[in-house]
Amino acid sequence: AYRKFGMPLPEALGAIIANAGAGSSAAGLATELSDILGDGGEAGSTSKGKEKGKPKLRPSPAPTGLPSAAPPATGVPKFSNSTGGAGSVANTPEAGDVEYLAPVTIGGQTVNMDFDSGSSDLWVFNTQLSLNTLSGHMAYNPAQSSTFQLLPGSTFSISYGDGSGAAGNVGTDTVNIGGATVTGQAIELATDVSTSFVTDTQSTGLIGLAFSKLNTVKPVQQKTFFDNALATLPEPVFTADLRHNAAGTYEFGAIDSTKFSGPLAWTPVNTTSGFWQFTSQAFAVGGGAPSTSVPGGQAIADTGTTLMLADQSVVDGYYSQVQGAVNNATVGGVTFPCSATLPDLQIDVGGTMATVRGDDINFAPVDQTGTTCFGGLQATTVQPQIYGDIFFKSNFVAFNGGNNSLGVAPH
Ligand SMILES: C[C@@H](SC(=N)N)c1ccc(Cl)cc1
Ligand SMILES: C[C@@H](SC(=N)N)c1ccc(Cl)cc1
Repeated sequence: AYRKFGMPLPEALGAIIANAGAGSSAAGLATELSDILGDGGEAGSTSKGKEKGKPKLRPSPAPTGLPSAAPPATGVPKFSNSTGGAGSVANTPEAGDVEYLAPVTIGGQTVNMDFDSGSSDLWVFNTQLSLNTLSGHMAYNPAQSSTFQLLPGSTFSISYGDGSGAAGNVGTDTVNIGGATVTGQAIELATDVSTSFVTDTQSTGLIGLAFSKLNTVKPVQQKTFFDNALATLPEPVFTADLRHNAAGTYEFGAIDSTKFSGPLAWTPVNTTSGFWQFTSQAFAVGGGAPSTSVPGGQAIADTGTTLMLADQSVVDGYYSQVQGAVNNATVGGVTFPCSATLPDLQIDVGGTMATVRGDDINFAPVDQTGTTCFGGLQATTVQPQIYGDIFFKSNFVAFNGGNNSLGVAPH
């Protein structure tokens, strides 16, 4: 069975952003969005199409006809270790800041991946998938890597709250992210991927950066890249610097203090859930009096989720200060006039109030005229709350795997 994770931006809204010209029926949108924003739909249909046409694969050499089968099982898998120092890569938002991609080099092949601090599997589009599925994507070709080793009998299967998911087999290879290098990293090779990953052609897969206890590989659970790198990084940290419609940075092993202002506010992380989870019990709107009784009072730092999903009390408190804000059942979330001035949101992160700029809470138009806009802050009934990319656009975040803490500062 699939493990339930959540999801990034509602696919339908992403579609509107991506194809501003293409209208989508409000009803259809509502269905899709409410499915996605709810507790997730059915697992996405896997896409095994007929082999048609030549795929436009980039880093791997042009495939000779049908994708090569998974390489033969070879040798005893080595234990993984990290040999490099710190690493730094630029990240780039997809259209509408739907997700943030950065280059990862696997066995000498560089592909763009979605760095996700809300899950713990590293899986890739690869040459086992059908040419139809691969169309438009980069793909990792294990047969072209001299350092790839199959993990015989190992499989993975993961799904995200929006019903998207992936499943396949597993090997190991050397992974280099901007200089930080791990040998023997588990590389999960998808043989099935859901539709929304197929259509997301800029992404070659996910690199999970939550705690390894959430990794789905069986029979032997595997470690994340960060876990494998920890022991030999100069500092046991990685940092996320995400920006609206502009390049940012993911860094491993160092904290670049030129990327944020003021001191980092550190809060302990509760690792029981496997997420980067912290206490978040209060909020204030536009510098007003704080409300200090958010039910559940927990949140996770999640680069893999597009929006900021908070308790209904936070959402109601915030949008009560926005003229024309309505809970728009048609679209499946709170909308407001695009001309509205949005107040800043102050939100508790382990006892320090962090600010999410009002501008960053105006997420995207839902119509072609740009009249009605969809909020970047939306309600979730699940606990913990999910502070996704909307939060990161206003806050630089350091993830400390040495003492399990989070550092947050405005940027
Ligand atoms: C943990 C994230 S999903 C991820 N970042 N892989 C999540 C869980 C549940 C919901 Cl409802 C929305 C987002
Ligand atoms: C739905 C797919 S792709 C997309 N909707 N842009 C996806 C991406 C990232 C995560 Cl963490 C979960 C699901």
